[in-house]
Amino acid sequence: MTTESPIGATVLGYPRIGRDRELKRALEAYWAGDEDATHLHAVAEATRIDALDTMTAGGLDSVPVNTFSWYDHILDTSVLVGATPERFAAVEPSGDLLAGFDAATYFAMARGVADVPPLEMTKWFDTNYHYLVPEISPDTVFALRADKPLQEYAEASARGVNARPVVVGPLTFLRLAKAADGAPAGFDPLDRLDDLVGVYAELLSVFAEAGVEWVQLDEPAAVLDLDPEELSRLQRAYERLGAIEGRPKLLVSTYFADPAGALPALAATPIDAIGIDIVRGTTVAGVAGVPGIADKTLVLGAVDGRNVWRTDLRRRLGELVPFLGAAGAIAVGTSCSLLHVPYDVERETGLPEGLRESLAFADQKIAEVVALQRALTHGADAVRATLDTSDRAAAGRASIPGVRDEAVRQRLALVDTEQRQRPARAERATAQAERFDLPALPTTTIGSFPQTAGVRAARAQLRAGTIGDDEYVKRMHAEIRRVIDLQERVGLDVLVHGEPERNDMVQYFAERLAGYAATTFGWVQSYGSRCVRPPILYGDVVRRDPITVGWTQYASACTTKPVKGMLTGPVTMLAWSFVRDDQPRSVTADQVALALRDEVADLEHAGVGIVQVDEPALRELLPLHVRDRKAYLSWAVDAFRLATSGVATSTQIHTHLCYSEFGDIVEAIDGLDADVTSIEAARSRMEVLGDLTARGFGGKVGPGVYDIHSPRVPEVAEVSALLTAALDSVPVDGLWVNPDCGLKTRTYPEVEAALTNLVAAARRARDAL
Ligand SMILES: CN1c2c(nc(N)[nH]c2=O)NC[C@@H]1CNc1ccc(C(=O)N[C@@H](CCC(=O)N[C@@H](CCC(=O)N[C@@H](CCC(=O)O)C(=O)O)C(=O)O)C(=O)O)cc1
Ligand SMILES: N[C@@H](CCS)C(=O)O
Ligand SMILES: [Zn+2]
Repeated sequence: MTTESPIGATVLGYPRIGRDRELKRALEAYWAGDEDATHLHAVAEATRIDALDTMTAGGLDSVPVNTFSWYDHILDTSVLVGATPERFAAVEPSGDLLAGFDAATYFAMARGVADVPPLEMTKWFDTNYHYLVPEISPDTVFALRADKPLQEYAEASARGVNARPVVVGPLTFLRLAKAADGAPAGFDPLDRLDDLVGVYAELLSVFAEAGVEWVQLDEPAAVLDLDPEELSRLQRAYERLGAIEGRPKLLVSTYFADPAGALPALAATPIDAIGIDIVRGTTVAGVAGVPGIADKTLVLGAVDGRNVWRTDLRRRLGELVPFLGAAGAIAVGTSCSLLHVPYDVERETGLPEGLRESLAFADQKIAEVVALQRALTHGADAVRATLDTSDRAAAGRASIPGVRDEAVRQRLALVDTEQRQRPARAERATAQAERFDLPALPTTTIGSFPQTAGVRAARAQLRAGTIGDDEYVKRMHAEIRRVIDLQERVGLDVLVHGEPERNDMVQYFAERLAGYAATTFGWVQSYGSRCVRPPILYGDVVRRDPITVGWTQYASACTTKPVKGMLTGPVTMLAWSFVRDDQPRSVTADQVALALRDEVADLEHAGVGIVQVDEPALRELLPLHVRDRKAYLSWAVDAFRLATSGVATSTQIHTHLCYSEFGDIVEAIDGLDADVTSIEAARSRMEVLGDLTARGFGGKVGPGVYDIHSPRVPEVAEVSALLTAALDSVPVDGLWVNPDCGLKTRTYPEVEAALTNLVAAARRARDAL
């Protein structure tokens, strides 16, 4: 056994959108036809070179490559293995090549073109990153197309970088894939694992010829609760890959949870190294004694790739040392790719006093990994100054102003179950029916209307100081009036103000709550060219003033129809932020809930009778291991109820959920006890309704009947068909009619046409009752 590691300090991946979102801008300019492929390539190359230079200068021993993407790394894997669905053959090639693959086809798979819908997009495990779902059928002809990883490897090697190509592993690729339309019933993409492994075998040989020493195959799916058949498939796959003559060394990296179930399967194969996420709970006790592990290098994911808190290096070092005796060798890495965190905290000079010193973004995490590796190899004294600085930061965190607010703590301590409880649903339904004179099948939207260039420019000008508050408010009011006029014109029943004043549905609230800090440059890729700037929830959360009341009141004054207030729920406020890790999330969620409860009360006092509290991330935070789910859903539901239960019986609470796959959380959806739940359903053709009704869901429901992810305007007949399908599962007095989600990414002409058709379909359905 040796403590010398053949990998050394490393990270599993690095951000790729550009420090100032250069790649985002280049992509959008290319799509708009404002720039050609040469420009896109130049920006992409600069982004990759910056990553290589930063990681090398930071002192990593092994540097990941092929972690760049023009859109998404799962899409890249579909291209790598030749899993391009047939329908994309109809796309007119552009002649522009992305590592040998036609750019038009690649971007059509990501975004669709007329008559050729894109691949479906969904959340990457329990993160806020979205990937494009591979489509696999029994007939998919896998064929290797290794240009991209080879080019990125060559690019790095030419700069003298010790590069390690990273590729999504075959189990994860197929576990995340869906059966292509037309595949026989019962077909599981994993049935194709043997065929796919053939392509990976070829890939390893190609890498070997290119001189690659180490390859990283990412298998986050190995942390899921795999059944025995899946585990044996995993083992067979890596036995086969491990047996390839002359192959590069193989690191199979697992992350996002403890891979306890899969560890024996992986350790039994001839792979060289296994990555485990010790931030998410793998302990030495879970590793020691696993047969085969003593021959492996363990790459310990010791620096959190999902959150932005500085690592307490001395404490973490203490956790790492025992692993030295458990494996053949150990190396230090990040818990997952750094894709999920921003680039560099040093640029954030506007953070509250003392906070920056407690944070580490991607560049700082590289230094942390290097320090831990040195300490393990040469002893703690070799990095004494770094450990001392880390000790001071760890000790200082509790004294950052705002970390504790005794008033909110006392208020929370006094919360009792009654504050999470409303009168019976039926009683509320009667009171609300009397209060709101709504037709059967009421129509509404989910909140946001198109975020126009004008609206964003106004916000940018306000930030730059070229316009003042009054002018900004004037422009937002004009936008709200436009949205109200549009809704009246198309004949919707419950209106919204359109959310023009919100840069983002989480960041906007975070910027107005004590305990949260906003970054200036902290962008993180959400999907393709779209980014978010997750706020940092570092302290006790307090709402000092009303946040949304003025905008909602303005909208209400523009119409005689009811206007629905619009808030982001406590779970989503946590899910899409970087959240403090010094107390249970349940406590933090309840603090946010109290702030929202006050906002709901203020809306109510201002005469707003309908309030929607969005929880699109309720499903996203569901723990990957089934055994952890009950506890999570319990605090998540409790927090929502704390936010929404302080209202009168006649006040109608709506909630909104998106991102399908609701099967696992229907009980929790019922437990939210909202009066009306709008839910994504258009793409899955109302599938969710069966699940809800089968479990006796008690509230009214608005299954989305307009897929807002697509620029397509649905015909009246299409919406009518979805309504008919919905009425099969939901009683007529329990059904609302609405789009799948907010309209912020669409354009006004699309929205007006689609909503006109949606209202027409609702009216037809009413007439037929
Ligand atoms: C519903 N979704 C959300 C998720 N997470 C969130 N935190 N928020 C969400 O809404 N996760 C799941 C999904 C993901 N969906 C999306 C959809 C769209 C975007 C998106 O469009 N992002 C924008 C950035 C949004 C934003 O902050 N806008 C700012 C403007 C910031 C900016 O770019 N300013 C310019 C200057 C102004 C200009 O001229 O435009 C600059 O700084 O250069 C605002 O409106 O003020 C994006 O552009 O990517 C994300 C996730
Ligand atoms: N109210 C938000 C919810 C998005 S999930 C919107 O309409 O954009
Ligand atoms: Zn939504």
